[in-house]
Amino acid sequence: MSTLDTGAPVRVSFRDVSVEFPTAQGPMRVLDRVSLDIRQGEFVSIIGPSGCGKTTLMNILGGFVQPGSGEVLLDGKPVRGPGPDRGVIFQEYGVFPWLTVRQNIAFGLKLAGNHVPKAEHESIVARYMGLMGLRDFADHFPKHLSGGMRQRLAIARAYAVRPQFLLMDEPFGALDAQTRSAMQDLLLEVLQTEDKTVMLITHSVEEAIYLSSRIVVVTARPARIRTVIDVPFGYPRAENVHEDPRFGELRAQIRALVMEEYAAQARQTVRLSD
Ligand SMILES: Nc1ncnc2c1ncn2[C@@H]1O[C@H](COP(=O)(O)OP(=O)(O)OP(=O)(O)O)[C@@H](O)[C@H]1O
Repeated sequence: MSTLDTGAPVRVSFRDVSVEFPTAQGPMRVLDRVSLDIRQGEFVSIIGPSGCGKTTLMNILGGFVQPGSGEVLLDGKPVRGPGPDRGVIFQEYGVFPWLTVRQNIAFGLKLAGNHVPKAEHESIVARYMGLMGLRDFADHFPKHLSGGMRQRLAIARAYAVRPQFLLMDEPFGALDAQTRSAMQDLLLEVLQTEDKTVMLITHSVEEAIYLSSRIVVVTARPARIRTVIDVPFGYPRAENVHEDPRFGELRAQIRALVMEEYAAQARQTVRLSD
């Protein structure tokens, strides 16, 4: 099991986690004996082929899926279900269509119970609407927003609660390149001021390197840990790490690993359809 020993306490522990889902062809194994520790303040990215089991891994930590065997511990206790300590940003816009921008962000705060004092709700909502460029749309409903704005709203809602853990599944995938880069920088900024532990699923090797302290490359389905890579850059992190020669080397190394796993998954798919 790889853990970057920062001396910080281990907050999340995947222990020998396996999951199978029933299918018409019988049980399909999606995760295979995954073990991973995540320490306080770490930013861990998960990268691997499409459909290999990454979201399932995150859903177990989110408390939405139970492992078939093994366990996931949060501060030493098995995860039993979702909770306000874990802010989740899904691939698809997780916003309520019947609530306005302002109400969507405020709703997350209400859900968080007493965790965020009521007197602070209004200023928190205003702050995150501002950060996400949504202030002029405060009273708009999601259907009147562009796809990118809806995703920014989902991100605002998750950040506003200030969860200890951020679980992000391709949060920036649907955004245009400029907005994506702005959202990456904003995330780094939020993390500088609020001590969080982050698990990010991404298909972008650059994004993983730019943001993470560790990158977990997972195999073709069933997802197993192929390798864990320590990112050699500290925080605060600035745009110019993209020009560091180590950035290019890491990118080439990770791309090669991910491509191998895509190829393995493609061979599996061909076998399945024989
Ligand atoms: N609740 C479920 N019931 C049955 N099958 C499921 C369920 N959830 C996921 N799967 C299947 O498990 C496999 C892995 O899905 P998962 O979403 O974890 O992959 P992923 O790596 O996140 O994919 P992507 O990168 O495309 O988002 C897929 O074949 C998916 O169809």
